[in-house]
Amino acid sequence: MSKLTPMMQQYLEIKARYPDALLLYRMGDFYELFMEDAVTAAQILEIALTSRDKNAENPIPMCGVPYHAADSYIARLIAAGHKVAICDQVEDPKKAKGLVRREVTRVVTPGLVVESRNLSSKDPNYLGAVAEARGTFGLAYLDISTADFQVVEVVGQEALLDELHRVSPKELLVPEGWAAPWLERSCSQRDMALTWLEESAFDRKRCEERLIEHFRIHSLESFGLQHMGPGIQAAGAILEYIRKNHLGDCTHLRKITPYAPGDFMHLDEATVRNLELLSSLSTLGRKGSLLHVLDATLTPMGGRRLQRWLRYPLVRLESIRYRQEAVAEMVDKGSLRASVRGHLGKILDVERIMGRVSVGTANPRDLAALARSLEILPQIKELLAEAESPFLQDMAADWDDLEDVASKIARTLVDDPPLSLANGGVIRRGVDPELDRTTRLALDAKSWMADYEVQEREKTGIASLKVRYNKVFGYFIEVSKANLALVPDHYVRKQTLVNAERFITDELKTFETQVLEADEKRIQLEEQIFVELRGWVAQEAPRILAMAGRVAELDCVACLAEVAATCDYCRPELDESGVIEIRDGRHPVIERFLKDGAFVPNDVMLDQEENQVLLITGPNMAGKSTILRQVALIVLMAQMGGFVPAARARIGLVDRIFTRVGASDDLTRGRSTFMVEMQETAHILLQATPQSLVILDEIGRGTSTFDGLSLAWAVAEYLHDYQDRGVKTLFATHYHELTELADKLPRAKNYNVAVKEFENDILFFHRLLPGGTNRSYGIHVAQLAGLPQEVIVRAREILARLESGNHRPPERHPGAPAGKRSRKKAKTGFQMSLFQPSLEWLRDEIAALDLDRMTPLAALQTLYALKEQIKTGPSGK
Ligand SMILES: Nc1ncnc2c1ncn2[C@@H]1O[C@H](COP(=O)(O)OP(=O)(O)OP(=O)(O)O)[C@@H](O)[C@H]1O
Repeated sequence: MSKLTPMMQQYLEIKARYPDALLLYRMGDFYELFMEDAVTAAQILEIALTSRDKNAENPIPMCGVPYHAADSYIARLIAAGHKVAICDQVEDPKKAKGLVRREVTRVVTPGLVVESRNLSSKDPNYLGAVAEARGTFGLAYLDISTADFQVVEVVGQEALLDELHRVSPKELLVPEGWAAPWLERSCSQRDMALTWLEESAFDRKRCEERLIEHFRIHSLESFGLQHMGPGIQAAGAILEYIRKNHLGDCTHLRKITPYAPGDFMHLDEATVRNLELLSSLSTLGRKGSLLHVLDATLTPMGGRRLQRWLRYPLVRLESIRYRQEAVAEMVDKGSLRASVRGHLGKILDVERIMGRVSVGTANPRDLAALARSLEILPQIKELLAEAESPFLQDMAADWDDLEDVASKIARTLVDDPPLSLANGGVIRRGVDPELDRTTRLALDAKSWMADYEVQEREKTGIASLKVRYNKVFGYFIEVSKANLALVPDHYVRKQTLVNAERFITDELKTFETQVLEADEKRIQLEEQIFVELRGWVAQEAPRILAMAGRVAELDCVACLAEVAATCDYCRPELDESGVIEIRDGRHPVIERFLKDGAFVPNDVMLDQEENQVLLITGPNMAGKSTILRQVALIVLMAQMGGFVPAARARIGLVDRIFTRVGASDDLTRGRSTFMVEMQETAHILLQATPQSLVILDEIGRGTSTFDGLSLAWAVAEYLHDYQDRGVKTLFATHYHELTELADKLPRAKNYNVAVKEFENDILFFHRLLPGGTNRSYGIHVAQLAGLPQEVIVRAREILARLESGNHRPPERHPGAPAGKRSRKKAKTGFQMSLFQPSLEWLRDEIAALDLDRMTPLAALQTLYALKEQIKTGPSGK
């Protein structure tokens, strides 16, 4: 260390305090990175890696980014999963004696981002923290860019993972020393940075004190947190992390909202994924999701709120109706909706601007944008005066025009201020007399120069003499080469050009000093006034953020109304009857991808008396999965408070929606397709209640026919009989044998999705009809999928033989190419079990008969009995 320059010593001392962050060290107009940090950053940012002191034995690697463009570089480092510590000069280099003092002024981590460039406007950017006490987990999460701070407690790992998936924090704080490989695995799969924080940050008592101090409250009761345990620890740890990373007072964080899991519809991770709520399972990504169909919001705040509504549908009748009435009013009053939306479209991201205002990074344009956005508020209030629904009326009653804030900003800043304060020109004239005086001096420089030019031309007789200014040389007099002989002695030569020479005089020098001082003072004064204004606005954060929240909600209501009106949705009737009755329901996403009117609507009736378990059979591609999903989506959209894609709908509220749709491998968790399928099914059977809606699509598909059929059968029975009332279930299956369940279970019904065979082809009607089906049409679908014709022809032959009761496959045509194992297979024949699972019991019965010990009469009686049983099936035994 002693061999290093004082500057490098300073660097290393600071770096030692931030070992896990890349340190950006301010030097002049650049942020420099050194050593390993430089190597890492150069690679990510694709910038040149150079070295300091190139001739030394071990030159120090370094790279740098310009100070004024640092934001975008920081964004890239964060996106690559790093933390960045920003080390600034904290004293004026001109006044510093020796080495300029430097300190880390902020640490940017994936969960603590406030700069808009780093954030996607319609997604929240949460920092989460988890603490545990006797199996109960506290999860707190904060979007510092918008001040959205919430906390929940859940019981068990599964519930925590479900909640984490719903919230999707970008970074998660956990206590050091926690051994939770399951959580680490989950974080790495979800692109969630895991940060270990010292255990003392989670100390219950200190966390409580920290919360009370930060929110300036007397006790945790003010926010309803008093009954929480690990939730308080998690929330306190977040505040500690903010302090540690130098985010200042964060005056905009004025409240934390606790909630209980039962306050919202429970949606587990598999359901959010399978119903494609936020992202499609296919390559379409967000485009194939329900969110994409529903998101017609016009403000970033509204976009984020709509996502929240979608992830957290409501379960209480009165709160859903409260929203729904407002949506209905906006649907009915098209011109009110259009006017409101017209205004909303002009409002910028007030929440995120306030985040930057509070941490002190908001620039003049941010404040100007804030003022312009707030100026719209009175116009919206006027429109809300005619509203009749309680939601909109309450909103109008609580409306705060914030005219004082908007006008103070508008009065202080010029109309279109520059991005940065560096060159002044931000503050309006008339705001500060001192500033006006210094500005005048700077402006007067122009007329002074013109006067001086005239005067010097007269004095010297050089008509072409010019008085000019440039950034490098300051003020100077320029005389062309031809006139040099006329230049007086007191002119001091400064620079020689090809055709002219440049001079300076004492008078010009004095003037220059005055002007430069005035300029510097002007910029200083402007900065001071601006920072004061920003501080004042920061104090108003609770009012401004409350209004940003109202704007977000209004945007969501108007958006759901807009989608309802343009997509022909209906207002669902809501009750607690347990009945789900949908007339002409459609799948909101699939119908968007089809031509107008091409989607075939369907009716679905579920209740707790006769239609509790619907068994839906039908060939591949018929539309079974679509119907299943559309029922779940319609229920979910109704409980968001929105309209639904149907002609009519009555929705008895559900507490949870569970789905097991399709089979997917989860190799990162080391679970096979079938294991995933069974774990998800187990999860449903353990968690579903009589108020839940369960969607099961082909469970048991991932194992052998018999195992699968038996499991599917048993699961359907369990859901039918659960707690005597059963769980409303839609069950799509390929196992035709399951249709027998409808005869045995009083509340189960068979449905099938209709198709018609036509000249060896198949017509899909996508229509749900009562009754079961006994055909798969798998071969037709295989043909549609483009299997070679010879395979199709051969499969038809085999099928025909099997359907005629002959379970030996037909011989292959002479000359047909022999597959590797085909001859052997053909010889051994087909196992009966594979093709006629329902007859296996018969095989077992016959095999078990001891014919040698039977009388002919007993043999005949047994044969009669077996014949009888063939009619009724195995369970009729
Ligand atoms: N009601 C409908 N109206 C129009 N097209 C539909 C309808 N339902 C489904 N489709 C179309 O049929 C395709 C297949 O539907 P879906 O995946 O629901 O069939 P499935 O019966 O579940 O098939 P599989 O058993 O092979 O999974 C859909 O992608 C869609 O394009």
